[in-house]
Amino acid sequence: APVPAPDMDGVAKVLDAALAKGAPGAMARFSGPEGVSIRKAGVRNRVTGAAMDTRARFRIGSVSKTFSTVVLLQLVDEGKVELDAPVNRYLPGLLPDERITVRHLLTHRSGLAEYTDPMFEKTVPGFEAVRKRVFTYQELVALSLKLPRTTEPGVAYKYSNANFVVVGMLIEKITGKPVATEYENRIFKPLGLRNTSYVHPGTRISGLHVRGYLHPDEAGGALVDSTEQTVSWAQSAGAVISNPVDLSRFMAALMKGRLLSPRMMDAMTTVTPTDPVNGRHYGLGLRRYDLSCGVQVYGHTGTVQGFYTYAFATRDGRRSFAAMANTSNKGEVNTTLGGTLEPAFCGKKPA
Ligand SMILES: CC1(C)S[C@@H]2[C@H](NC(=O)CCCC[C@H](NC(=O)C[NH3+])C(=O)[O-])C(=O)N2[C@H]1C(=O)[O-]
Repeated sequence: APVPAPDMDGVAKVLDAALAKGAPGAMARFSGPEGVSIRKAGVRNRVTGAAMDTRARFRIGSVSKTFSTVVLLQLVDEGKVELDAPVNRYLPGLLPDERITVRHLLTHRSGLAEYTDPMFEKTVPGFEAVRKRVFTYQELVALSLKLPRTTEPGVAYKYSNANFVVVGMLIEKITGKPVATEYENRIFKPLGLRNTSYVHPGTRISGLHVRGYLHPDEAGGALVDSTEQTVSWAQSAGAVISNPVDLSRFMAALMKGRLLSPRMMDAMTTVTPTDPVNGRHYGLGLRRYDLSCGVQVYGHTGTVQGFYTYAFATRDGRRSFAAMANTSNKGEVNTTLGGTLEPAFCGKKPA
């Protein structure tokens, strides 16, 4: 079927709508057979007024989960870990249920509770309490295990950062190296992602970057500059830094089979519905959105203090797209920003 050209004017309208709902700035970058096109709006820095810039780096939040999944599935490809083996085979005694498997972690079907719910119940105090903290993986798992499990293993999808904290522990146990090294050697370097890094527990975003602004819970409250933080509360579940070029390059390379075997790509893109009304699904550390024009896009979303991110590509990797708004705790901005996927991948709506 003919590939619709992206409707970047439609994308621009959505970015403007995101600003109207409270984002200081937003940007989007599409890469496809017709080449690259970008749109940007507002500012990357509210103090200097510096304009949004698609070369600028930012925190990608849970898009990090797809990076962690790629590393772990490479280890599966190398025969070093089995998807359907109990996690406790590799991390003896870690989890209180021997039935929880590696695959359950990657599909958010382990039942491990979401420790960030209580952690960030009060948005700004919760953030300020952890923004400089350095957690061990074990401390984060312990926070989850203090809460009731959310499902019997494998029975239901219940999103939890804890799953990808344990994925980070698996990567470090199996390789004997920090996740930072594995990201660098297995993804960042081979793909030439010069604007992507994992600097935990460092708090800064080096080079040209976007500043992120967190909305307080109190309506009309002043935005909080949340740019500097360790993101130690998430680590392998959310602490990667990147920019639109690199996100597009990563998602396109992944979909083109440059990082995993066909067998692992099949496993990763085998999805179950999470929100059927909106055509949303989850595979292994990967979302699939079914768009109104019939196009299915694969990728991930991210929410970290001060930043909303969407990073998706078509299954053949020929079209890829990244969008970001530099605010958070503002659901209507996130929902609005998600509206860029339709014009980007379905093109102009018929008049
Ligand atoms: C499933 C999500 C949405 S939440 C999960 C992860 N982000 C977090 O767990 C951070 C949650 C608190 C963020 C904070 N919110 C509050 O403090 C609210 N009291 C804000 O908006 O900055 C990520 O990223 N994922 C998103 C994803 O996968 O798209």
